[in-house]
Amino acid sequence: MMGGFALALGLEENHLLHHVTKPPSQLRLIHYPYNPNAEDAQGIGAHTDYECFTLLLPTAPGLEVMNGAGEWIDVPFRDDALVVNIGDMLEIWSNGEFVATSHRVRKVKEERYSFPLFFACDYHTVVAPLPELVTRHGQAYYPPLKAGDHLYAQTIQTFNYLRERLARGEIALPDGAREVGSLGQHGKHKDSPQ
Ligand SMILES: O=C(O)CCC(=O)C(=O)O
Ligand SMILES: [Fe+2]
Repeated sequence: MMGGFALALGLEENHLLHHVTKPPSQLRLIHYPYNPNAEDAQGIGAHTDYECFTLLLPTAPGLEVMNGAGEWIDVPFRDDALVVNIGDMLEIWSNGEFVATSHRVRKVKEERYSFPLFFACDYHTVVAPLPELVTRHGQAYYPPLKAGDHLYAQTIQTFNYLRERLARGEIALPDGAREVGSLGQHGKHKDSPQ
């Protein structure tokens, strides 16, 4: 898949794979318990995944993505397909040609499991818009970031127990950390009404 993304950007197939030798990729197993009172309330709030891309296997509907017009739309549920979400690293490498997939999960009445595989690049990779794309676009739209620092910075700004530790000064954001919600379609449509 990394080869396919590189080819789609007009690059040589192995271009991005050089940065994938020992990636801290994670497979997460998520259980959304049965909730008979759930209506259309939000489950997991709007976010983009922090890595290169995510392969997702859900067992029931509930996933929504934001389209280019800033509208939330349902991802059609199929039990014979994986969902592929673009992650932050591909948005930055591609200088915005790929936009990280903003997504969220509705609270649904049926029990739901979901298995995302967050496909990362190497921890120490400095991710910056690729020179070929900066030349093509005439400028870089994103400052560089360190892949591992980005995962750490986004994680400690997302999970409540870590946000509390951050607020108490027990842990700190790495230099150059991006605020959460600055990438993806919801980053672009931040100021428009939902
Ligand atoms: O449950 C899902 O379908 C998505 C979960 C998700 O977006 C995440 O864990 O990052
Ligand atoms: Fe996600």
